Amino acid sequence: MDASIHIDNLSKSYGTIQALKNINLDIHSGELFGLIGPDGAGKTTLFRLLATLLLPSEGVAKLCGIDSVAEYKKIRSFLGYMPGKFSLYQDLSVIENLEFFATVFNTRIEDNMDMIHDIWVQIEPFKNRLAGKLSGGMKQKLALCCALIHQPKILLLDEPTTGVDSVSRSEFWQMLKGLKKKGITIVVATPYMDEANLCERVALIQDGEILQVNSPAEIVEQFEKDLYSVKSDDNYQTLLDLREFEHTNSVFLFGQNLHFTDTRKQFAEDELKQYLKNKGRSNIVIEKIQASIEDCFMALSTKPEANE
Ligand SMILES: Nc1ncnc2c1ncn2[C@@H]1O[C@H](COP(=O)(O)OP(=O)(O)OP(=O)(O)O)[C@@H](O)[C@H]1O
Repeated sequence: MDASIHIDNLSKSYGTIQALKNINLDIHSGELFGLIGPDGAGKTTLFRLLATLLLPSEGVAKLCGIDSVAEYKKIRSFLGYMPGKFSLYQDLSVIENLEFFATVFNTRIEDNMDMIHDIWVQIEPFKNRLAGKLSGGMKQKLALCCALIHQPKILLLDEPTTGVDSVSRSEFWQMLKGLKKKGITIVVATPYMDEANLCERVALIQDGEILQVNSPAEIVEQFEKDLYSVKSDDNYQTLLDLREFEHTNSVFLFGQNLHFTDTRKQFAEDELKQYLKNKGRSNIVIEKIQASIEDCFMALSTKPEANE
């Protein structure tokens, strides 16, 4: 079964705002694929184009080899789409929501129980509760069941873990791994860079452009510089100091640390320590660290050519 997505030079503008710029992307059949980027990057726009809810300004998208514009009705029959904003009827119960979505797709819950069973057993105890009264994690599970009730070949999940606690987030990713085993192509849009590691391949997207497509491991391997974590008594002041340091290639605040790269191949830790001491910093700790997806994203998004 071909459940691939092929995107060729796809662009979308809203008036003067170009939300997507010449996107080229191939997502393989059965892949668990991540679309990773910050708010406003264009993730929702891309999903809405793939879900046949928007028309492209230019370019072509094919799902299972079928054109998203010319044959949009066919696509709707085999596509599952879970929008970012809560898509359920708050004043219907859990079971009524599921029945509603089954009816829309001209099917019955009992005919599709094999597809949703593992998720359904977790929300069944609450089946008579109004959807609006569910916790965030439960709403998300119900929304996933509703998106799956017609046995889609391709599933698009727009920020499914935004605003959900960390236990529910990790349960959700476990559920996606289970669905992948059923052969569904799953595309997850997320602003959480750490979730990239849970995908087989990811596209990093910013300002409507794809910066890179690869496996998370290969993206990290391609990080070109030696990366250092820098800490001191005052991290914010250290950030300002490092911005002035003549050999700084990049410096970003990452949680409690700063991530720093030097323009030179030969990094001189003592020289940097002395520079920061001279600036009045104390308790300076400098350590070489492995780059994360977020470091790669920052490096790619601040490359001069990425900003043109
Ligand atoms: N209907 C619209 N009219 C005008 N501009 C829009 C519209 N929808 C989105 N945009 C703009 O298009 C760009 C991409 O937005 P989009 O919602 O696709 O990004 P996103 O990555 O999903 O981010 P978010 O999580 O914030 O929705 C943004 O600049 C946004 O302001």
